[in-house]
Amino acid sequence: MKLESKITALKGIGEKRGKKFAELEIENIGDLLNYYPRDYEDQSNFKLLYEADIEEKATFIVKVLSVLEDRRIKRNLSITSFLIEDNSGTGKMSFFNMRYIKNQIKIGEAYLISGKVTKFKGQVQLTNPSFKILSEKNKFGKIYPIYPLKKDISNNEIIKAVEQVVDLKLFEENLPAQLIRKYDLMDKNESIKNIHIPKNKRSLIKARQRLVFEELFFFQLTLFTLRNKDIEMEVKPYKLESEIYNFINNLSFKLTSGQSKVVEEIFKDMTSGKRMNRLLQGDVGSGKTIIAIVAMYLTFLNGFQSTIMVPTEILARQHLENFRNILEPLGVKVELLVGSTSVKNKNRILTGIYNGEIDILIGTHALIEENVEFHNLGLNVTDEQHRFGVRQRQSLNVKEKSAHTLVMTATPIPRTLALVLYGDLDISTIDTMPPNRQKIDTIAINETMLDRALVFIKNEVKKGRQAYVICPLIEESEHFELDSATEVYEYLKENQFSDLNIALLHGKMSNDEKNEVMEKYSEGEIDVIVSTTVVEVGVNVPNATVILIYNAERFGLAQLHQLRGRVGRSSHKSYCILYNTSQSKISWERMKVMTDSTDGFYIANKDLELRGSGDILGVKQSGINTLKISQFPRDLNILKYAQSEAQNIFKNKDSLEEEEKLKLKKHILGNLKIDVSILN
Ligand SMILES: Nc1ncnc2c1ncn2[C@@H]1O[C@H](COP(=O)(O)OP(=O)(O)OP(=O)(O)O)[C@@H](O)[C@H]1O
Repeated sequence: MKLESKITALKGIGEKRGKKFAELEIENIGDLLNYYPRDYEDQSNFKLLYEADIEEKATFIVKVLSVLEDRRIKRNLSITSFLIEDNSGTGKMSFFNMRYIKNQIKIGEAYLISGKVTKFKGQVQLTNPSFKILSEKNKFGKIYPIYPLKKDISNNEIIKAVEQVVDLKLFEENLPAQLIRKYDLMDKNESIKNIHIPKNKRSLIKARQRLVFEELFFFQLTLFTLRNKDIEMEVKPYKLESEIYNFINNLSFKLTSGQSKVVEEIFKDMTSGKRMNRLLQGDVGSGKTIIAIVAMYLTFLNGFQSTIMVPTEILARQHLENFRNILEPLGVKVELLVGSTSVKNKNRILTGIYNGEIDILIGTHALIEENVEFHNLGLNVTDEQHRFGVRQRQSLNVKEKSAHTLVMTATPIPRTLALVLYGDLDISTIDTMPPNRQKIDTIAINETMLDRALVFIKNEVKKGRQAYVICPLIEESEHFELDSATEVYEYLKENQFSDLNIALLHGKMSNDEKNEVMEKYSEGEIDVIVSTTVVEVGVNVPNATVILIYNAERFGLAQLHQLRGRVGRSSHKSYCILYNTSQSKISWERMKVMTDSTDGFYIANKDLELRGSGDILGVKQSGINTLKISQFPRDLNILKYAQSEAQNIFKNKDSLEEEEKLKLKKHILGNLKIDVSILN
């Protein structure tokens, strides 16, 4: 068995199951072992029934003795309860409105149950506890791994697969021996084993520390390497003539001080004779697009082509219109290349790009995937909006090594994290908003206020404004009670919004359908769009003034902030209504962060505190495994060490043994897949 062996080489996994594993991006044994649990259940921490206190949330290992009750109490209420027992005595667990539970819980079996304790006549009672059968007891020490799952694949199935290979010591040590000694790190195979099947708490902590260190160390090393290469790149310095300043002065608005500062930073880079490699951060609606336009016009004036890549076709089309309005009167030829571009048009555009007739190319990923050959590319702007990762960014750059790079992101990232993720870039920040923007009033509501919110939206529409209603995406594994866009759309169309022009927008629609809806919405022919998060990134319809977000608790704060940014893009007063269907305290705390502030940086920091880094970076949404195990701020300290060690190694690379060098090289870009020669 090797890391590269197919997952179907394992017992119990045939072609069909193999496909299910592939949906989790587990294709081979290496993927499986790198598929870390998202959580653990510490079965060593269970209580005895008679030790538990009232109101305490506790876990018990019990045997189910019998069904005590299974009946309807009144019209909308039924109860099913069981007698349970452990070594300390008996208790009762009850479930309301879950009569099917009787078929799931087996009398005589042992279960791990958790819930809040109440007592009746001294006997412990649990209401709607979570429960899991305990047949796997003791197999895993006492700490049981819980994997991120999708429908049709169970935790046990993953455990069974992992068990078959976890002892085979398939990994080679990839960290330099001196670092392992210095920080007393667990060795690679041992940590892989313990991250899946921890011997005890201490070994789990050690395993995690090592894997986090490894991840951050290689990530940093990669960034240093990329950065170093870029800095060395000499290019022809651009000239700054009066034309570019005339252009800026003749715009329909005056740049804010934040925008002007960033423009100067970019001009300085582009005239320096070194390749620009810059990240432009700016809060939602702060006006990043015009910065890109200025940089691209300067590129044009210097006789070069430029491109801007965006995450969605909707956004690409929006840019096309905007760019053409501003730049075509000045003789700049702007074209669009996206997935739905017809073959005939595509050929025409590719030829135009190749022979230099086209000055600016706007596009989606298609730009990267297609073999676009430029006449003389001078600037490559990536409107990242947190959807792209280092991987895509690099694959375009590799093709056009000498082009300046400007990456724009609307996800404000706390500085420490920006350094982790974008250590290969210089950072500019727009810290002002365009004038005359009114604060977006934000409220969080529960179900009882939903009707009033809908009436409010209707009134806005009557005033001539437009609205978004956003619903979360339903991942297969998620709860069925989530409102899906289609259902909400159907419902609103039949009921409250029956006399409005309402349309549905979601990712499964074809590009043409999506474009048509967006176009009509932009032109004001549609009053309300019910949408999944397709509109999250960068959509600019200034007449839209209300956004209602269903299941707001399902979104990360940074994402809610992005969504909220779809309104408040003009001088009309705008509103954001967060419909929170969860009772949990933390979800109301998160809503409070949103209602208290419209400052993206503040929100990003809070998000980080409340949810961890995985979500804020949009890693989940993008599917890019930039960071698999590290979390911030939890691992900031490890980051500090990993960063300084990576720097050390990088600086002293000449003194490394050839073998050590090769080893590092191999791992450095393990998941980035970019072709640069490292450490040479
Ligand atoms: N200095 C300015 N004065 C007035 N309006 C401006 C200014 N800069 C930009 N705008 C306008 O503000 C709106 C938002 O700008 P833009 O779409 O560039 O924001 P953004 O930073 O890209 O936001 P998002 O992150 O949401 O995409 C646009 O309608 C734009 O024309």
